[in-house]
Amino acid sequence: MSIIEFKNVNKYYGKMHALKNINLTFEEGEVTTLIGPSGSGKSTLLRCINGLEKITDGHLHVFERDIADSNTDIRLVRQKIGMVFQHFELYPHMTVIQNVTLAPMRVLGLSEKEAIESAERYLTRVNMWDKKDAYPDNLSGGQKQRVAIARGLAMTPDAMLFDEPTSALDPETIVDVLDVMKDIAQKDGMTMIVVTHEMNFAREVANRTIFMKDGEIIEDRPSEEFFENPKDERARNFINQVFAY
Ligand SMILES: Nc1ncnc2c1ncn2[C@@H]1O[C@H](COP(=O)(O)OP(=O)(O)OP(=O)(O)O)[C@@H](O)[C@H]1O
Repeated sequence: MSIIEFKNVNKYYGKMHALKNINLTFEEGEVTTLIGPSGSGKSTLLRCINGLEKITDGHLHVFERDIADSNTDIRLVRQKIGMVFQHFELYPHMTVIQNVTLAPMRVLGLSEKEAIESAERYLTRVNMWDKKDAYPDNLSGGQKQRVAIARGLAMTPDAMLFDEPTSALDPETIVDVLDVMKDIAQKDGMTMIVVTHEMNFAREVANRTIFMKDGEIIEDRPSEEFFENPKDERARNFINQVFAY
C-alpha cells in the first residue's frame, strides 16, 4: 500500500498553475529526490503532502487520510511526517535541547526525562549533543540544520520531507548535512522525499528521481537510470547545465 497518493492533483496560486494534473505514489522506505528548475513546483508538491499548501482539485491521500477533506485532522498526518525546511525554523529563544524536546513533550506526551533521553540519542546521531545548551544564533547554518533534523527525528516520524535543506548553507557545511541525511536513509530505511539541487545526493543516495518542469512531472525513474540517460530533452538540458561546472 502506498503511503502517499496523488490522483489528478492540480494546484493554482491565483491564475498560476503550479501543479498540473499530478499522479504519483510514494512507497514506504523509498528515498526520492524532486529536482528541476526554479519555479517548477517542487516545493509546492512537497508542501501539499503535509497540508502546508492546499490542493485546488484532485485527490491526495497521506497515510490513508484524505488531505483535502476538512474533517481530516492534519495534525495527525504531520505527526507521522517530519519536515525539514531550507531556513531551519528553530525557535531562537530556545536552546538546542529545548528545541528538540518541545514537540515530543507537548505532542507525544513524553516526560521531560524521556524527551531528554530521546534528544540525546538524536543529537548525538547528528553530532550536535555537545552543543545542546547553545542558542541557534550561535550555530552555523549546517549545525542549525542538523539540529532541525534531530528535532524531526525526535518525533519518530514514518516519513521525512526535506525542502532544499542545504540551499541556504555555506559550501563547507553542506556535506555534514548531506552525510546525516544519507545515514538516515541508509541505516534507518526512512521514507524520504527531498527537494534538492544537490545532484550527487540525488544520484547516489536516492532510489528514485522525479524531474519536474512548469508544474509537470517530466520523468520519474530510478535515480541511476535517470542520471545515466535522461530521456526527455528538458531533463537532459537541465542535467547538462547543472553538471557543466
Ligand atoms: N505562495 C505563493 N503564492 C503565489 N505563487 C506561488 C507561491 N508559492 C509558489 N508560487 C509560484 O508557484 C510556482 C512553483 O513554485 P515552487 O516554489 O513550488 O517551485 P520550486 O520548483 O520549488 O522552485 P525553487 O527551486 O525556486 O524553490 C512558481 O511560479 C512560484 O512563483
